[in-house]
Amino acid sequence: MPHVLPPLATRATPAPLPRLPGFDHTLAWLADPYRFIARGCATLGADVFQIRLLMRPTICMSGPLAAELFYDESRFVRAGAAPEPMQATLFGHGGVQTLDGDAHRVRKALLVGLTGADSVQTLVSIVGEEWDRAAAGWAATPQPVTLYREVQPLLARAACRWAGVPLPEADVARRTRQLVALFDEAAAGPIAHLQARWARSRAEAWLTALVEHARAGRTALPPGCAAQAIVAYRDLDGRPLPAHTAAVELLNLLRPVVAVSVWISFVAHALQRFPAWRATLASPDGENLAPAFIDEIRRHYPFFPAIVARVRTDFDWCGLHFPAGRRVLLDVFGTHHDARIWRTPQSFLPERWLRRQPGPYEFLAQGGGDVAGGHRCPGEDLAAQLMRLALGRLLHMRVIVPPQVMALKMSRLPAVPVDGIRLRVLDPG
Ligand code: HEM
Repeated sequence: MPHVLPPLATRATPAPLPRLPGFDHTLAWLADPYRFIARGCATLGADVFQIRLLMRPTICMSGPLAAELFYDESRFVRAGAAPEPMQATLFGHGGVQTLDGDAHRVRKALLVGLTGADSVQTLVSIVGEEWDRAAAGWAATPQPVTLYREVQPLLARAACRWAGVPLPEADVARRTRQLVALFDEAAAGPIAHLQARWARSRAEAWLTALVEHARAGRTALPPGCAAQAIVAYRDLDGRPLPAHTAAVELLNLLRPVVAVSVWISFVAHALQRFPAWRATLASPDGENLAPAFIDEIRRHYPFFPAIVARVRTDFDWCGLHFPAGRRVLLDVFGTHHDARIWRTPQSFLPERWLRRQPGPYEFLAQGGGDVAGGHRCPGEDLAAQLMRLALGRLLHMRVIVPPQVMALKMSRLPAVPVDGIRLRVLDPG
């Protein structure tokens, strides 16, 4: 049953947004970031309500109707939307996430062009090589390895090779730490957050220098690579990107490839938790069912809790008033567990994807709506294909799974399994 209030036409004057009791909700949100909005919706009986986050009034919204509204760019903008701690770590300044209108569309075309089908194939084959090299090393050690941590350097190496960013072996550990900190430490407490800020400044300095050296002819980039395309790209005003902005966009490609480690840890978790699915996927029909298994992981498991925007100008919707400038959070995890869209939403059921494909505002793992025209992630196919590669490798690996905590820590962002999936690899397959 929808929670939304009656449409505007049935209300003489718009109502104020329902509010959760309390002065500031930041600590409550941090304690349970994935379920906070859905719980608020249940408490208030509404899909839209207001809280105070980091001392600022913030609208929370959940469900497909809210998502469709959220992706209406005549109503919402991204400039100035992200909270400062998020901008200073996950996004950086001047990147595509913070642009609107034509400036966004032109910049987005660059990133969509760099993540097309050929590019996906190239990255998947590089990751395959790096995985096999790393897996031989895992099998050679008698100790269990932590999968979440082990795949990060291999993804960082692969992302840099793919994007044409030179990464000497001696720098792999340091650059991996920096890329991981941007998505793994930004919300992990004050010290980790400071480390994530520092990591961004170091990573941006590294890539800014690369852009400057490439432009000055001191570093030759492989022709046709993503780094070269970003260095040569001209923005809406016909000018090249400032070197720092080019570095932020390069990070927008490198960081999320390494972040696929989160989903790879969930692939391993799901194979462990749902052994019947392991058997099915290893059967001759398994290849055909892999996409449904991957999509269900992207729905069921927690990665991004919410997506952020800001109200462009005052408007009323369903009898509620949205004031200009107000920050808005769209609930990703809650929408994926909304019983109005997903039957038995708490259950892990890959077969649901064989019956029905969700609409563009029902499945928000990498954003909703349209890729080219909106802010939806351009890396959806990349991420899914890398998960598929990892699934294939994990199915063929002979491992012992030592006793460990398999539970997800739902107060952590991202909520990876507590022990990071420890495996004693006997044969890499
Ligand atoms: C690890 C898996 C990934 C997840 C969970 C993920 C998730 C997301 C989400 C939730 C958004 C925001 C959508 C919005 O603001 O409406 C986004 C945007 C974006 N993603 Fe991904 N993504 C992933 C992988 C990738 C990959 C592999 C790439 C490219 C190599 C990528 C590049 C981007 C870029 C450039 C944006 C900004 C798009 C824009 O603002 O127009 N992502 N992603």
